Parts: sequence; structure tokens; C-alpha cells
Amino acid sequence: MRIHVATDHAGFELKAALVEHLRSAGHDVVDHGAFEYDALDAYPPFCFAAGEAVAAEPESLGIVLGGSGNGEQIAANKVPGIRAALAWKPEIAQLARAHNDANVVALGARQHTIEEALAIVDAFIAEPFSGDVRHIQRIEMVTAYVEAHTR
Ligand SMILES: O=C(CO)[C@H](O)[C@H](O)COP(=O)(O)O
Repeated sequence: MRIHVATDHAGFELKAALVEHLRSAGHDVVDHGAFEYDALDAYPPFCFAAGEAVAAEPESLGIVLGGSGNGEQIAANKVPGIRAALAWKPEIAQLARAHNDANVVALGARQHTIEEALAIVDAFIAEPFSGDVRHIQRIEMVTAYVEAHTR
């Protein structure tokens, strides 16, 4: 699977481990930065880049990393077509896929060990969208709201 990954400085170490982990599992990983550690960098451009790439490739998924994952989720969600979920345990990552058809997962690198973070990501990637009508209807409600309020 094509997986787009981005981080700011706070997730820099986790991103390296994550890219290696995903490539070892056979995924086609596209790294959208940060490409060097800079304690003063800012997460939005990285998250926009990953989000835009996911939106352009509907079969792909995205992963955005930061200290908490909050700002990264918020930024990714500003990209049209992105449904980004902040996941803090594998069960939440599974629900993000199964119920919300999330195409981006956000993680707080400062909140987990690398092993915990990889388990959350693996759960996200492995879980398909359920396709249940009630979930489709709810997602469509959100999409319709965005379309009605976007100038
Ligand atoms: O998680 C984040 C945003 O939600 C950032 O990674 C975090 O705010 C970075 O913090 P600092 O600049 O203090 O290293």
C-alpha cells in the first residue's frame, strides 16, 4: 500500500522507525518530511503535503506525527478529502478506519514508545472501512457540511 508520512521535529525519531517498519512490511512509503531535525520547524506544511498526496491517491493512507498529534490532525483535516483521526491506542485506530473511513492517522510521538506507536499504525493500516450504511451516511453528512460551507 502507498503510505504518505509526515512529521515535525517532535516525531522525527519515530518517523525514521516508522518508515523502516512500513518498508520492511512491503509498503510503498512516501516521506513528506521533515527531512532534518530542526527544533523550530512547524508541522503544518508537512501535514498539508501528506494530506494532499493522500487526497490525490484515494487508495493510499497517511500518517502524521507530532508531539501530541493534535495540531497534525487539525492541519491534515484542512485538506479537502482528508479524514484524519488522532489515535492513541490500536482500538481507536481500528475504529477510525472501520467507522470513520479515516484516510490519515495522527499520532503523538511524545505519548508512546516506538513499539506502541508502531502497533497503533499497524492496526490502522490493517483495518478496512466497514462500509456499513450508517457510517457512510454520517460521513456523507460531514462531507455535505464542508461542501456547503466552503467558499
Ligand atoms: O504536537 C504538536 C502540535 O500539536 C507539535 O509537535 C508540538 O506542539 C511541538 O512542540 P515544541 O515546539 O514545544 O517542540
